[in-house]
Amino acid sequence: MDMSVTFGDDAVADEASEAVRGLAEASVPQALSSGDPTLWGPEAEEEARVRLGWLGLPTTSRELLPEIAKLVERARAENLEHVVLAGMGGSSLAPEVICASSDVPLTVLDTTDPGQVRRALDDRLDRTILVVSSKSGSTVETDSHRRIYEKAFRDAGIDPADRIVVVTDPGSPLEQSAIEAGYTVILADPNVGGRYSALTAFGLVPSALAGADIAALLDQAAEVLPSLAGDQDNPGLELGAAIGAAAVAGRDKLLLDDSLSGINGLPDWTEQLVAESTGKQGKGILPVVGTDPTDGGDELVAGIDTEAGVQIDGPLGAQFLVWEYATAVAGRLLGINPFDQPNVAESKENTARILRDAGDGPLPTGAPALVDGPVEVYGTLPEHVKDLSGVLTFLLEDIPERGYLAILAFLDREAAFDVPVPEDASFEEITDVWAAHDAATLQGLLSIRTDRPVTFGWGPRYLHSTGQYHKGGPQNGVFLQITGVVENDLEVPGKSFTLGRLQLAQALGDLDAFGKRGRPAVRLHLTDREAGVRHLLAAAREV
Ligand SMILES: O=P(O)(O)OC[C@H]1O[C@H](O)[C@H](O)[C@@H](O)[C@@H]1O
Repeated sequence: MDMSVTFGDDAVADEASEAVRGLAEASVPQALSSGDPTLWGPEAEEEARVRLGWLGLPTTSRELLPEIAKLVERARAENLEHVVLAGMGGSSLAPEVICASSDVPLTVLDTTDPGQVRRALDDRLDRTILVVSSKSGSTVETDSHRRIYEKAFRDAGIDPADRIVVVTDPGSPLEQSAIEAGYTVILADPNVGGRYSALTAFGLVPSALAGADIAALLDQAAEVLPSLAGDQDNPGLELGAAIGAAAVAGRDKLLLDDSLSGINGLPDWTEQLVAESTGKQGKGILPVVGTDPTDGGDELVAGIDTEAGVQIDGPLGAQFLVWEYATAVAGRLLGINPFDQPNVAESKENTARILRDAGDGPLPTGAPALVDGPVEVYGTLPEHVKDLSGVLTFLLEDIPERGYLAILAFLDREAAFDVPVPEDASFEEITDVWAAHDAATLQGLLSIRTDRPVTFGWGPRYLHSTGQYHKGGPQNGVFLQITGVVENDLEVPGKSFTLGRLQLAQALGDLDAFGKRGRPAVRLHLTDREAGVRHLLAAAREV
């Protein structure tokens, strides 16, 4: 078998093998692989009963292959080469890594940024096939994307029924409306939660349409499956024991390093799985993606095909299954239910309330505490803070012991790629231009100024991922939100809000949730997006 977990650190190895011993004594591997829902205590049992279907997917998902193949054939015959996926969290993170790793193009819409959605709409609409993926069938972002595309198709004289494919759970409101609209509907396994759904129709349908080899993924997962039932050479057990035991011992920041891996972007998927599964009841494991380890002593480094404290080697299909198994094991060690997300709804409700209360009037942003060039700063600041550089220094200094800073950017995550580059520029020069215009660059700049972890998430995508941890996990986060002016907003047909208004209400809704917990949180609003990002990056360099 080509899936393995190895330890680059003796202390991590010892801790993990002790935890493996305990789990083996309690027959956890056997119980888990046979789908025992009692492993996480009586309170989790009811939910676990309908959330363990992922263990059988290497076999059960095979039944979907003929139906998916037919769909792919039809799309090819009609020359529908631009595959757009509207889906949040578990409904898009797996297809994104599958397609990136297979080097096939997929446009993912997990944003409410009007500019980012407009860019997708303007790209080959006449050859676009839209996959609308939502397990619940009620996620506001995905519902908005469907409405926007339906109108765009109609305006272009295209019948949406020829272009829209829906992936959802049986019985969801989306299934019903999609059938009525005459859309192609593929039903997913209802006994698998969103973040465990990589090998269900949610992961497979868009990836196959984009051109990935999904049968190979199932083969890879099937190959590792038998090893998950035993005490010995069980990579899921070893990984779960390592991350769970480390967290219990206080190393509860999980740094995900895939720098040497041929798999492209697995940490973005793992981040949701680990954060949303474990971050609750004041406990949890904080995944940290895209940055170097700190000297803080509260981290475990996990390397995907890369040397680290714990190294996880293997093909993507097997990685999905092993990480899911490991997360379930870590959940047991932490004493939480790894299948619910009790704090995600709160920000959604805040957003709905903010939109409702504002009616047609402006959203309740309050007045900026200070304005520095193209950046307005909202939040409570100490008297001595007079400019943007001071705001950043204040936030960094405010990170408590064992805490972290989370940067949450409600912006167009592809805007930096639109910046013109000189024709004869080398690849290095091009990536430098992108970095200089990318809000995500802030993570690296602030990381080098603190010995605490700095995470970065795009909003509203993170609301369906690390958002659970930020609100439900240990309350030691400091939050830096970034929003931007909307110049060319998009109507959401049939709704009273525009996409840009929804985006701002989502940011404000989450800010309310941080405020309610007394967490330090500041919102930076870019009144000119491009100049604002550059100004912000310059301020981050000033010390
Ligand atoms: O697939 P959906 O029902 O639209 O849900 C998409 C995502 O949003 C929710 O907020 C959950 O927290 C996520 O676990 C889920 O993956």
